[in-house]
Amino acid sequence: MSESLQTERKNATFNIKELTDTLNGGPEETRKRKQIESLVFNTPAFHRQDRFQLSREEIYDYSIKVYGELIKLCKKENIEIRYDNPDYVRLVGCIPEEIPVGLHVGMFSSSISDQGTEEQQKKWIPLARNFKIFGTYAQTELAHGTFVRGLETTATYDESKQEFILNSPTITSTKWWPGFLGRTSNHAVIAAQLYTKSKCYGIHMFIVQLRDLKDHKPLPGVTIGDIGDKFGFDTVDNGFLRLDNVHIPRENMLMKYAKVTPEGKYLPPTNAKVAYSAMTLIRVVLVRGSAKALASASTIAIRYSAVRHQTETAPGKEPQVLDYVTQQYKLFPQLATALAFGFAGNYMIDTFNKIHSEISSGQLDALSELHGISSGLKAYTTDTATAGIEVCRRACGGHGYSNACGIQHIYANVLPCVTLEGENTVMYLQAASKVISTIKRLEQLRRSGMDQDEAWNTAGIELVQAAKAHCHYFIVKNYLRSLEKLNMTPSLRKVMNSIALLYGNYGIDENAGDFLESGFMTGEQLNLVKAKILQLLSEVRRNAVAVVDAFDFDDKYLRSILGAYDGDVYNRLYNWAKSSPLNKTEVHSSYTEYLQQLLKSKL
Ligand SMILES: CC/C=C\C/C=C\C/C=C\CCCC(=O)SCCNC(=O)CCNC(=O)[C@H](O)C(C)(C)COP(=O)(O)OP(=O)(O)OC[C@H]1O[C@@H](n2cnc3c(N)ncnc32)[C@H](O)[C@@H]1OP(=O)(O)O
Ligand SMILES: Cc1cc2nc3c(=O)[nH]c(=O)nc-3n(C[C@H](O)[C@H](O)[C@H](O)COP(=O)(O)OP(=O)(O)OC[C@H]3O[C@@H](n4cnc5c(N)ncnc54)[C@H](O)[C@@H]3O)c2cc1C
Repeated sequence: MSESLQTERKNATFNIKELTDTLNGGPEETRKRKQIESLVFNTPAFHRQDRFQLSREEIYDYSIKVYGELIKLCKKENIEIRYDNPDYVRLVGCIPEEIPVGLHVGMFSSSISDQGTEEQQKKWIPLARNFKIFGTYAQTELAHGTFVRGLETTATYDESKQEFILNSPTITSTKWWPGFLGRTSNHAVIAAQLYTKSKCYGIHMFIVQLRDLKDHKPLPGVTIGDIGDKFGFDTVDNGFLRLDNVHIPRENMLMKYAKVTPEGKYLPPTNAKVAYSAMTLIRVVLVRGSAKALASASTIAIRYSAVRHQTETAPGKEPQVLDYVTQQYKLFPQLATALAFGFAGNYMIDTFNKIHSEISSGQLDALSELHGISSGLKAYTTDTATAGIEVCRRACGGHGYSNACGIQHIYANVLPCVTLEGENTVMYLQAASKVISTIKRLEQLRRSGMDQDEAWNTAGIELVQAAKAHCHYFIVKNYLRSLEKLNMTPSLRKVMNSIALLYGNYGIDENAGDFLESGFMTGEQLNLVKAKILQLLSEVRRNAVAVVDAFDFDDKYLRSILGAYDGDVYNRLYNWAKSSPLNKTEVHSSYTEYLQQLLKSKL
C-alpha cells in the first residue's frame, strides 16, 4: 500500500463508508450492490489481463463470451434481465465493456414493451427476455441519423397478403451504425416510412427477423455486416443492413399507438412522438452513465496525483502533485461535476419512471417535457464528462498516455455518447425549443411573425448557449436540493457542501463572460468568486482521496494501474510493461528480418 494514500485516508475528516452509503441510497443498497458486483468480480470469464492486446475480432469474440456468461449468471442467480430491475442494472453496471445485452434490453425489448400491443408483448417479450432471440434497434441510415423524419427505409402494406414489405430503396437508406447489428442480432426493431394505400404516414417501428434461428445465416433479402473499425466501442459490431423485399406479417408493426387494420386502413396515434420512446430511455441512462464515467476518471487521476511526487519546492522536498493548486483546479471541479451529475442522473431516472408509467397508461401530456429535459441533460452531461475525462487523463502526465492509465478506455466508451442517441447540438436545440418556443409564441401573439426558420437558424448559436445555461442551472439547483434532502453527519455535510460550492463557483468562473455580459455580476464580484474557488480547493484537498474512495469502484472495474486502490503504481507499471507481447523475446524478429541487413548493407 502506498504510504501517501495511507496518509490521505488517515487524514480524512469524514467517514468514507457513510458517503458510500449516502451515494448508494443507504447501507442496504450498498450491501446489495457489493453482493451483486462480487458475482462479476469473482467470475474470471469477465476479466482478461490481455484484453487490451486483443485484435478487433478477438475482442468481439470476447464480448460475446461475456454476453453468454452474463446471461448464465443472471439465470443462475435468478436476476431478471430488465433495464428497470435494479439488480440487473447493478450487475451490468460493473462490467466495463459495452456488451450486446445493452441494446437488446435497453432498446429492442423496451421498444416492444413500450410500443407493442398486449398480444405483441406476450409473443415477443418472453423470447427476448429468455434470449431465444437477440435484437437491436435499427433506425439510423447511411445518410440520415438526426433527421428521423428523413429516413428512407420503406415498409409498404400489402393488404392481399396482410404483410409489410420492407425495402432499402437507395444506398443512402442502408441502415448504418446500429449496435450489435453486424454479426450478433437475429432480429431488429426497424424504423421505416410506413406506406399503406399508396400514402406515406411517416416513421413507425417494425420487428424484423434478420437471421435464421438455426444457422444464424442472413435471411433472403437481407444483406448485413459490420461497418468496420471505429474510434472505440471495439466490442460492438455496429452494423449495416440492406433490405430487399423482406416480407413481415402485419402483426410485426408495433401497434400500441398507431395501427394498420387488415384492410390497410391507418389509425393514427394520439402523439406521433411516442414512437421515439426508446431513444428517451437511453438519453436518461446516459446522464447517469456520464456521472459514473467522470467519477471513474476522477478516482484514477486523484489517487495517482496523491501517489505521484514531482519537482522540489524546497531543498530535498518533492510534494505530492495533488498539492499543486493547478492540479487541484484541474481535478476537484471534475470530482464535483461527477457528484452533481450523479444527482442529476438520479433525478432523471425518477422523472423517467414517473412519466413512463403515465405514458404506459395512455397519458402522453408529459412526453414532450420529458423529451426536452432528457435531451438537454444528455447533451450537457456527455459533453462535459468527455471533456472532464480528458482533463483527468492529461493530469496524469506521461503515464496518462499509457494504456496502463485506464482513462483512455473510459474516454473511448463515453466519447460516442456525444453523438449517439441524438447528436448533442441537435439535442440542446430540443431543450432550447421549450424555452424559446414559449417566448416566440408570446412574441407572435403581440406582433406579426418573421420567417421562423430563418430566425431559428440564425439564432442557432444563442439557442444552444441558452440550452446549456438552462441545463447547468438545473444541475446546480438539483445538486443543492439533493444535498439538503440527504441525512448526513455534520462532518460529511461540511465536505459535501464545500464540493457543491466549488461546483457552483467554478461554473460561474468558467462562464464569466455570460455573467458580465448579462450585467448579472460585476468584475469585483467575479474576483470574489475566484478567491472563493481557491479557498474551496484547499478545503477539498484534505478529503479528495477519501471522497473518490467513497465511489467504491473495484480495481477490476477501473482496470487502472495508476488508479489502483493500493497505489502500488511503479512496481505494477514495470511488470505491466514487461508483460507486453512486444517483449516476449529478448530480440524481436524484426531485427533479423530487417535491421541486421540494414546494418550490413553499404547504404
Ligand atoms: C439500458 C441502456 C443500455 C445501454 C445504453 C448504453 C449505450 C447505448 C449505446 C448505443 C445506443 C445508441 C442508439 C442510437 O443512437 S438510436 C438512434 C438515435 N437517434 C437519434 O437520437 C435521432 C435524433 N433525432 C431526433 O430525435 C428527432 O429527429 C428530433 C431531432 C427530436 C426531431 O424530431 P422530429 O420528428 O423531426 O420532430 P419535429 O417534427 O421537429 O417536432 C418536434 C416536436 O416533437 C417533439 N419530440 C421530438 N422527439 C421527441 C421524443 N423523443 N419524445 C417526445 N417528444 C419528442 C418535440 O418536443 C417537439 O414537440 P413540440 O410540442 O415542440 O412540437
Ligand atoms: C457508437 C455509436 C453507436 C450507435 N448506435 C446506434 C444504434 O444502436 N441504433 C441507431 O439507430 N443508431 C445508432 N447510432 C447512430 C447515432 O444515433 C447517430 O449517429 C446520431 O443520431 C447522429 O446522427 P448523424 O450521424 O446523422 O449526425 P448528423 O446529424 O449528420 O451530424 C453532423 C453534424 O450536423 C449537425 N446538425 C445536424 N442536424 C442539425 C440541425 N437540425 N441543426 C443544427 N445542426 C445540425 C450536427 O450538430 C453535427 O455537427 C450510433 C452511433 C454511434 C457513433
